[in-house]
Order: sequence, then structure tokens, then C-alpha cells
Amino acid sequence: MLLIQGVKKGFHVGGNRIPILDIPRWDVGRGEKIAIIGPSGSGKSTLLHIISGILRADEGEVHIDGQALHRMTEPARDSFRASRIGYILQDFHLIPSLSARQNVEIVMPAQMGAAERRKRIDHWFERVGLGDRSRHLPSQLSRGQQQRVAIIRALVNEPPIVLADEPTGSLDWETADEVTDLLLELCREEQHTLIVVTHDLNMANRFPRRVHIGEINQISGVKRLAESREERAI
Ligand SMILES: Nc1ncnc2c1ncn2[C@@H]1O[C@H](COP(=O)(O)OP(=O)(O)OP(=O)(O)O)[C@@H](O)[C@H]1O
Repeated sequence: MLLIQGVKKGFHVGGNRIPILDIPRWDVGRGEKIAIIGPSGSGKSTLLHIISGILRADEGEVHIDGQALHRMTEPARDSFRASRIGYILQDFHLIPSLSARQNVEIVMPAQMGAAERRKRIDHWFERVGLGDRSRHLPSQLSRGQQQRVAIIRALVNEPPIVLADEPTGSLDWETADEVTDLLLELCREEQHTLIVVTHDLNMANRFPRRVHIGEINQISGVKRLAESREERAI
């Protein structure tokens, strides 16, 4: 479902290229649920950005669901992301002036009829236990409830792959556990592939597969520093 091959990514800072990712090959099967763990600055978010097409790798290939992301133009990647990838962030990124249900509705296909849209939204809000809250503004919801709305928004278009960057990072531990269980449950029901980046070992331990970023990425912090020094010396 996901294949990354020969991917390299670096950032230019002050005239030097700092290598961040060097991934010979990483394969993820359809429906897998994976938690990626590893130290701060080791490239976990950068990896998610490359999988989602927000960032382009300097070299290498990214295939999702049979599509070659690395060959797409930026607008094509944007539209692929909108329709085929669910993305969940630590800070929810809900639009404050829209109700919870409107925050979901804006990502749904424009050609879908109003009645069908309403039915799907009602179903999802019931499913995550927010049946009576869908007309509330984000500011009227708790953080855990806001993350549930963000989860609906990520899943409502039935993307084959769901990516989450620290989805429990701003929740207390009890709410974090609830949100983790809900996310895993929904992704199991719908057979989504789920890749989560997290510092929360409690969250990671709930996943059937945990991967340390060092198993995927050949560049460690020490190597990164050494390589940027070498490049500076040339
Ligand atoms: N746009 C950018 N320009 C320069 N350097 C960047 C840029 N984005 C990320 N970096 C650097 O790339 C490295 C990896 O960042 P990334 O956010 O992927 O790490 P991470 O493992 O997700 O960290 P954390 O766990 O703290 O979120 C860091 O050293 C960061 O400073």
C-alpha cells in the first residue's frame, strides 16, 4: 500500500544542506497500524510530510495505493492528498468560526448531495460519541472532543491511508488513551492503513507494530551533524 524507495531529504540552512532522511526502502502493507517512535529532530514529521506529499523528497520514490507521488505535479499531489489521505495533527486545526459539523462538511466532495452529506455526518458524530455536539463551535468543545472532530474530518472521505502527527500530544493521558483507542478502532473497522508519529509510549504500546525511526532512516543525529560539517568543509 505504501512503498518508499531510495528517498533522501535535506534542508538548506545558512548555505549548508543538512541531511534529514535517507530511507533505502520502507514497505507498509494495506491495513497495517504502525506507531513510529524516536527522538526529537530525527525526521519523523518530515517523513509524514513526504508520505503525504506536503514535502517533496530530494530523490527517490513514494508509492501510495498504486500511485507514484514523486511523479505528480504539486496540484496533483494536493488533490491526491485531499481525496486519498487522512491527516490528523496535534492541534486539531479546526476552523474556529465553523461548527464541528461544518468543519467536517468542508472536506466532503462538493458533488455529494446535501441529504447524503447530512446522513454521513450524523452517522460519524454518533459513532464517536458526539451526536449532541455537532452544532457546537470548536471553542465549546473539550480538547478530546475537538480531536474526535478532527478524526471524523480525516476519515469521512474513506481514505486508504491515515497519517497522524502526535495526535495525543496536547491531551491529558486519560483522554489520550480514549482517542488512541477510538482511532485504532475506526481504522480497523474501515481497514485504513494507519501511521502515527508519537512520543507517547502509552499510545505506541497500543499499536500492533511499533517502529523506531532509526529502523527506517539511516541518518542519525550524529551522522547528520558530521555530514553537514563535511559539506561545509568542501
Ligand atoms: N523547513 C525546515 N528547514 C530547516 N530544517 C528543518 C525544516 N523542517 C525540519 N527541519 C529540521 O529537520 C529535522 C527533523 O525535523 P522533524 O520535525 O521531522 O523531526 P521530528 O522527529 O518530527 O521531531 P519532533 O519529535 O521534535 O517533532 C530537525 O532537525 C528540524 O530542525
